Amino acid sequence: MSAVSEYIEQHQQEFISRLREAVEIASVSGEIERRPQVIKMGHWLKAQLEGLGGHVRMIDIGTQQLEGHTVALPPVILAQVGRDASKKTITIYGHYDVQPAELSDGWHSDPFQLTVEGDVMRGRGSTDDKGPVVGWLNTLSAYTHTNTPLPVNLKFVFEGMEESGSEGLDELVVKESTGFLKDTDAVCISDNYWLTNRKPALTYGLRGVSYFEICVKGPRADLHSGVFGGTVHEPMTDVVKLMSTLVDTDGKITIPGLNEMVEPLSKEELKRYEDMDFDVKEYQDTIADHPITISDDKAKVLMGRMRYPSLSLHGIEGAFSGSGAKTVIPCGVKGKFSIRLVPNMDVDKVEKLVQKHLQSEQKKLNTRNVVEVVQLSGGPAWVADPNHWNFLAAAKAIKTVFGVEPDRTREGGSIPVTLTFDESLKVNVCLLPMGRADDGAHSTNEKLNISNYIQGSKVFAEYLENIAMHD
Ligand SMILES: C[C@H](N)C(=O)N[C@@H](Cc1c[nH]cn1)C(=O)O
Ligand SMILES: [Zn+2]
Ligand SMILES: [Zn+2]
Repeated sequence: MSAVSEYIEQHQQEFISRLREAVEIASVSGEIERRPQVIKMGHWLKAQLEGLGGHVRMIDIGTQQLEGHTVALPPVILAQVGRDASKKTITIYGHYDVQPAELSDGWHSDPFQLTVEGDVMRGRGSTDDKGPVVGWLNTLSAYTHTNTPLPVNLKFVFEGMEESGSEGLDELVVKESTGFLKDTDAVCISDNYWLTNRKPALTYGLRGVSYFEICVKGPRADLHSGVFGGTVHEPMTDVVKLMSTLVDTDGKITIPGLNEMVEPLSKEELKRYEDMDFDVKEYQDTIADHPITISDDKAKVLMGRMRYPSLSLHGIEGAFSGSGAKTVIPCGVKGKFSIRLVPNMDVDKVEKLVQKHLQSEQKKLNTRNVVEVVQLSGGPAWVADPNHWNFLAAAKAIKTVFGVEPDRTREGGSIPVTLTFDESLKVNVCLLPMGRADDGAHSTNEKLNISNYIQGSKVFAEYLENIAMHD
């Protein structure tokens, strides 16, 4: 074992403490009241990187409108370690913001206090994406403390808005493609998950995502349903009707024109899914106590996640959702849904089709409420070459640390900036996931296995060594 890997192995407790500190900062980018925590998290990362010899800049990327207020966007952290012209330069991307989490959502303990039980660390952001981001810090600290020269120059781009549409980041990456990021030879992103709990993965595709709100405005204030029910058009009824026209219970998107945009499936591609090491029952067991997959066919499940679009209904802002039996007519509601996009699905064309469909459905309602459909964010899908040296270096690293060949996967989730790195830097981007299939990113009781965290930090080091060996 290399000195770096040995150091990582021996400093597990210190690395767990580092992740604990990160999880304690409730950096939820989507909640206005927690924006100071996101900024605090940016400062924490800056201090960590500086402590490990990084040259760090915090880039102010302006403001955004959130809940009717103008709020500062969290800074993007640009950091550099090593400037040796004879070495390759690898840019690492990660995000330091997290999804919302409340104890009342069903967490077994405070989501912002890391708990450790056996091999499992639980806490918001443990796998998405604080674990991998802190993993890079661990790797860096192993090089520093063992006085091992870094085999490559490293550049870090850490953002605080990924869970909220990566606002402001694309512009910065495009601008810095001729500046800070100019000499990047390849990009590595650790922000997704293995396909199973058994085997590491390397990921060469992501779905894009367009996020929409259907805003329905009715009376000035909430009304008593006994006094006003039957006399007014109700915003909740309108929004529920409209949302029900978007997707069938078998997952089929019912917006005309959307499915026609998807690339046809070839026999060769179908065979790739049929041949993948994946078990539907095992997949099912990681997420539910009863069968809930739309199909029991392995290839169909895999394609549903990796190569077809999907439409999910997320929630209704302004609706009554507490316990008890409040008899209210909510005065204004916002129905939220998103569409995961696949190659060939143009974001603007998708938006036009969504608007057209919902306008035609709204007419059928005959409502006198004010209905507006807003696209909050949109980013297209991405697919890379999995045979590039960047992927080969990562595959070899996984083989060294785990002793197995990784699965080659396409991810159902989205990391909007990936395509921007790809197109503006014109280099290969490799997704090197740290966490397992059952980590529960975005869900309650999100976790990361200590073994994944520690082995993952070793994989990062081996990956850098392999990159340096490639000519
Ligand atoms: C895969 C990545 N870790 C992730 O969770 N990405 C988010 C990105 C997002 C959220 N809103 C809009 N984009 C995701 O796929 O939901
Ligand atoms: Zn993420
Ligand atoms: Zn996420």
